[in-house]
Amino acid sequence: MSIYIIETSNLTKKFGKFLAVDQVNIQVPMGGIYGFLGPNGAGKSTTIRMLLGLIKETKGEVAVFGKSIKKERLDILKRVGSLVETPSYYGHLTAYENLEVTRKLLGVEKSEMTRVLEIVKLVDVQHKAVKKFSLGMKQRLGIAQALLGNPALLILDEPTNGLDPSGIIEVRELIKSLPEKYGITVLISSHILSEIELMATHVGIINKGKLLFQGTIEDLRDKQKAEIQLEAEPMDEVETYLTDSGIPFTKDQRFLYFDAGLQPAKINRELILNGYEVHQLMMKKHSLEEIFLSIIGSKEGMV
Ligand SMILES: Nc1ncnc2c1ncn2[C@@H]1O[C@H](COP(=O)(O)OP(=O)(O)OP(=O)(O)O)[C@@H](O)[C@H]1O
Repeated sequence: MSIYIIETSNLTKKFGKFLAVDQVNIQVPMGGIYGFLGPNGAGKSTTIRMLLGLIKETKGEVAVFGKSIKKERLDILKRVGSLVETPSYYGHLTAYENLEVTRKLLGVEKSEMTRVLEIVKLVDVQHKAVKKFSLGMKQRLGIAQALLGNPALLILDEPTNGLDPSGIIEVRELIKSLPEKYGITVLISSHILSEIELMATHVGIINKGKLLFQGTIEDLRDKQKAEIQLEAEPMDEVETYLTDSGIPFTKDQRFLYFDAGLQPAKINRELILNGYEVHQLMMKKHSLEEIFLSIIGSKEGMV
């Protein structure tokens, strides 16, 4: 059996000729928070819908708890809670009454009501009409609904979308508590890197339907390694010099970048001795934001 709670292989979805999800291999380990990150339109919701068997894949496989979603969907879904769009409530009913509607539909024990209200910290306001709730409280109530029946896996599609900063903190703190306190594995999608960074143990980065990075949050941070940023003239000759000296580099319009471990002082001296003008030589540590943008190959669309 797989060690992953969710594992996809070459998961692909086409809408007509448009490839929305392209051979995605996701691996969500047990007991963590997997942040599924990507800009708008990257393919997150489409992937999540396939994970839940809500839409059919064009190609590939989804296994949840080691079982095929095609063959054992109902068995799987008994152990999965999800929030894939902003939940709609009866505003004039209380939180308790709204939750009770879902509980009855699911055929879950009554004792679940108190349990889930405690987890999402809505016990004190359970008898208040939902129309008086903040968006953050409504979202927590949505998570309470998803937790009915004690699922082992919770799948949340952009649960902090549209929330104000305090709502975001409420929902984030709640999600962070779930694996450790209740043994729940969480997959959460977002287009906000800082959100994911603050709660995820693992990250999958998707853009234009392709999974471009997958690993632990530390793996992602490790990519923040320092580089030397060099500005020297004439740039094309300096490039040739670095190539001839066997020094790997990258470049943008103004700077050349090379690994900080490659004796920058020595390279600086040699450039000067060879008659090049060195205007700048400095250590540059890429921010996680820059790493992320370089992974998705874009400078747009992210906050
Ligand atoms: N039913 C559909 N028919 C046609 N195209 C679709 C359909 N659903 C999604 N798409 C397209 O597939 C691409 C991926 O959409 P998806 O909703 O999965 O992205 P996302 O990463 O969840 O983005 P967002 O954060 O904006 O929801 C988009 O270009 C979208 O327009």
